[in-house]
Amino acid sequence: MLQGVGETWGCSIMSPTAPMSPMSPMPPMSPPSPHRLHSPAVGAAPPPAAIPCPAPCHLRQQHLSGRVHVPPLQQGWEPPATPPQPPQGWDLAWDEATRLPAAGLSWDHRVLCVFSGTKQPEGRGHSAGQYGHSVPGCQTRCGAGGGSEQLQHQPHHRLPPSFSPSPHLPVPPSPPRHPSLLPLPSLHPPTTPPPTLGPSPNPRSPPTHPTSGLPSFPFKLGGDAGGGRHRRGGGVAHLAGCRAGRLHIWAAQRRMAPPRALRDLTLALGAAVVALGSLLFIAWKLYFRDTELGASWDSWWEREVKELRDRAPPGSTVEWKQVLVLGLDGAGKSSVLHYICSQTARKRIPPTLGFNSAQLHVEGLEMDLLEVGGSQNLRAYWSHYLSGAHVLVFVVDSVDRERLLTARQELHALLAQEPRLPLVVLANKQDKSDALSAEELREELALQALGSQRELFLLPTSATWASLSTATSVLHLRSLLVSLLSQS
Ligand SMILES: Nc1nc2c(ncn2[C@@H]2O[C@H](COP(=O)(O)OP(=O)(O)OP(=O)(O)O)[C@@H](O)[C@H]2O)c(=O)[nH]1
Ligand SMILES: [Mg+2]
Repeated sequence: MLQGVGETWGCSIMSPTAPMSPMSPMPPMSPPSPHRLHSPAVGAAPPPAAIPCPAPCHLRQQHLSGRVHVPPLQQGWEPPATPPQPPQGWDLAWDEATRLPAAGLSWDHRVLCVFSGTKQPEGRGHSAGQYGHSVPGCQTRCGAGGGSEQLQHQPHHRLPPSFSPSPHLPVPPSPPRHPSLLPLPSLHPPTTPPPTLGPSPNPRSPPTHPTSGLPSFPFKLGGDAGGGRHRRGGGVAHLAGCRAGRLHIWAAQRRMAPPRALRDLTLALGAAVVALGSLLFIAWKLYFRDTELGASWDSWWEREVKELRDRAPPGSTVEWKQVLVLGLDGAGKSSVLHYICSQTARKRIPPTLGFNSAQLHVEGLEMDLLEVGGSQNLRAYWSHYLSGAHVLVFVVDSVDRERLLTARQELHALLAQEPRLPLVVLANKQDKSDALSAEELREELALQALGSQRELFLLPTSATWASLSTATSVLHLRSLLVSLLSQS
């Protein structure tokens, strides 16, 4: 009569003899003594003769042959009508098998636990280990994946020597085999695998189980095969075997591969996504090609220059006048130039790391506008461009009070070299509420101290869209420059 040994994780394993709990601690081992293993009375072959067991062990022949039937098997898969019979030879019950390493014996004898499972109930997940038993030599557990509720726990078998582990896992060095367990006498691979679950003829395919023909898959030691790819299929792991720290799972192929219709649908969806992405990218490129977002700063300047040159009258002999645009970084030099040239404002302009230049043809006058970046390391170059300039435009951030002194010092140092150079100071960012007025900036920058020999102008400006038609429009600068350069 079968004896219930435990209700663990929805799985009952019945044992005809002693209770066995998957997680029960190992019983204490006796001191070393000679031991004999006895073959179980399974199959026709008589048990082999007593094999001396020099290692200390208390192995006792024991069979697990319980059955627990819960829901029916999942559609499309039927368990074999007759479960694989345990081979003749040495059959070790699982609890005995787990003691092999502890007893000093070798795990080189592959011990299999045979499970067949069925659909996993919704929301139930059980790791392979939960169904199996701790195998000290394997550092993991063998068991059925997929959280099967129906388990047919067959007696454990040793695999024949022809059993090959999965090639995907590194082969650990084989522990020394105990002569008492060699050779494995009577388990032979089947000649014909089941038609629906036949092994792959591909030599690179994972090995298949000799009796069921099911493919084997590498299994992460200590991992949860049931919770992984096997869970959805439900009860997919039919055989699990350990060999010297290796664990393989034989699973029905049909449960591993998605249905064909689903695969086709996935492919079609993937192709549609790729096509849609390409179309969106092309549309994005086309849309932003002619806008400021899509054009780099350099290409913008090139476009501006080209337009200006095209607009210049053919054969024009007008002399080019150079306007030098300087000021601390962030003051708005590039914004002003952009505004003057295109009469549009940009919200974001990258800092000028070298210089920018633009040519402007206004009212028969050719202007060469040159901006040198205002960061500290570039200010040393400012003076090099002074000698060729006809007008100096110095842009000041009217909000940046903290650096007004720096701006004043830089400006005065520059103009000390060129006492007659016309100067236009732009009190920029006048659109901001906390901006200093032009009068306040005149004081702060000490413009009155710059001498009376030069022409000096102070313009409140704002290089924003909103200021396009206001009194602070940068466009006033353009008119002023035309006036100044026309005179010189
Ligand atoms: N509100 C406001 N922001 C401005 C104005 N002018 C420029 N800005 C902003 O100030 C920031 C700096 O402007 P830039 O034109 O790059 O300053 P820059 O003087 O060229 O700076 P560097 O190239 O680093 O020397 C940018 O974010 C501009 O959008 C303005 O009149 N009003
Ligand atoms: Mg700039």
